[in-house]
Amino acid sequence: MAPRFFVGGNFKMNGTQTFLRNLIDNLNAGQLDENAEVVIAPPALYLDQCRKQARKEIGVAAQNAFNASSGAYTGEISPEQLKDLGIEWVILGHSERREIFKESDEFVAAKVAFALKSGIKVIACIGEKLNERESGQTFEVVTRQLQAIAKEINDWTNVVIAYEPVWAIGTGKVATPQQAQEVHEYIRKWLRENVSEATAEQTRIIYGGSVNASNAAELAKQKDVDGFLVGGASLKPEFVNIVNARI
Ligand SMILES: O=C(CO)COP(=O)(O)O
Repeated sequence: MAPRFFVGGNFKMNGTQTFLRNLIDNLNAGQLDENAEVVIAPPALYLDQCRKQARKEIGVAAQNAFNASSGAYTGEISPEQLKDLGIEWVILGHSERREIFKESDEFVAAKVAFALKSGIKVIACIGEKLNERESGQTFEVVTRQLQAIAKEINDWTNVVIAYEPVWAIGTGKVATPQQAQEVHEYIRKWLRENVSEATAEQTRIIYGGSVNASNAAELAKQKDVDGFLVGGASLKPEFVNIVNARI
């Protein structure tokens, strides 16, 4: 069975109480494809507000979580605390965390393993930078990032892999459907050869980077594109159209 289409909205460090209330009112009122799993990721401060307001079919994700349940980790939040608020998901390894906050492959992998062990599902982000693509290292980079995670976990059931080429994030320069398909196909093959056939078949591999209502349908037609992780456009009414890209 084909895995369920998945659309995440990564709000990044955007929004206020009022802005998010309006955004979620719009989502709650929207006709969302019942075959799509929708997960929104507001800033940590607003997780509680958004979880309480969003329809229960809409999942809520944190944008990060540390690999300890509690303790002296100023500024961090834990998977246990997410569970306490009824939050089901966390985004880990986003390129902005890797780049700006210097998160290593190993640190990301440790956080993925800890979140899963704590009962939080993970959207694990991977992807190459522009210079890496231009020098033909795309597969090498995603392999390295996947390998780090595979070293720490065996069971990928609660993992969604987000392929987000860094050059496409927030740039308006979306990967072509062929470019996305090529890397998604590679990731699935890697899972088949390095984890298992079942994991390769069942794991959602979603695309992120300048997805909008105009390009989503073509991307969604690709065989190995199982959904999206949307940044900028998830803050706009067009997010509903992206959720409905397959209908
Ligand atoms: O980083 C992203 C989602 O995590 C993509 O951001 P944009 O959709 O704004 O390019």
